[in-house]
Amino acid sequence: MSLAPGNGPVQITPEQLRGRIHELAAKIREDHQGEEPHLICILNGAFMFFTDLVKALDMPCTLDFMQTSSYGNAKQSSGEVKLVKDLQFPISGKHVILVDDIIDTGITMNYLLHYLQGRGPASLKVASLLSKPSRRKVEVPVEYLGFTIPDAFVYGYGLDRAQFDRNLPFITSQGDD
Ligand SMILES: O=P(O)(O)OC[C@H]1O[C@H](OP(=O)(O)OP(=O)(O)O)[C@H](O)[C@@H]1O
Ligand SMILES: Nc1nc2[nH]cnc2c(=O)[nH]1
Repeated sequence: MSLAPGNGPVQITPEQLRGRIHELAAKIREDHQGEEPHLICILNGAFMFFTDLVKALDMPCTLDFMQTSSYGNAKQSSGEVKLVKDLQFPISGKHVILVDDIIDTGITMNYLLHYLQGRGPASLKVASLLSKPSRRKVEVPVEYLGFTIPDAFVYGYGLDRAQFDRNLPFITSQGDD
């Protein structure tokens, strides 16, 4: 699903978020019949998407949390991913879904996929609410994608603007300078 393909501001309403997240949950459920997927939230930005996704999932699953940082308060990636918090539980033999809010350069998700592949998951997939393909520096596979957006700095619904605005119930790029 592609949004705001022109030069206008990106606006994704609570209703659009809810609808798309229910579609993603249905697809995850369909792809994991007879399995108990292990969903990993990539903090901080993914916290709201993760919460709504797992509430909509309606199947047995387990959860864990990791934290990475590469932007700090900046609007450009430092290019270096800091692992702030590692997983609590082993993933060996599990059907793992990494859940993030946005894939921009792809550097964070590429780092995580390489880091976790070595721990022997039965499968390792990616769910991301947003993707900015025009900014990609490293290609990463995204099995469950909410919205493709143009190259604009977005915030709200978990994503920050210098750590503020994560609590907005919608995503926007309006008013950004
Ligand atoms: O594809 P990339 O260019 O690597 O960007 C994507 C990453 O950037 C953001 O994290 P950030 O490092 O800003 O930490 P945060 O989630 O705590 O805001 C976002 O949550 C992704 O994890
Ligand atoms: N808040 C925010 N964080 C990001 N991390 C990578 N891209 C973005 C973005 O557009 N907005």
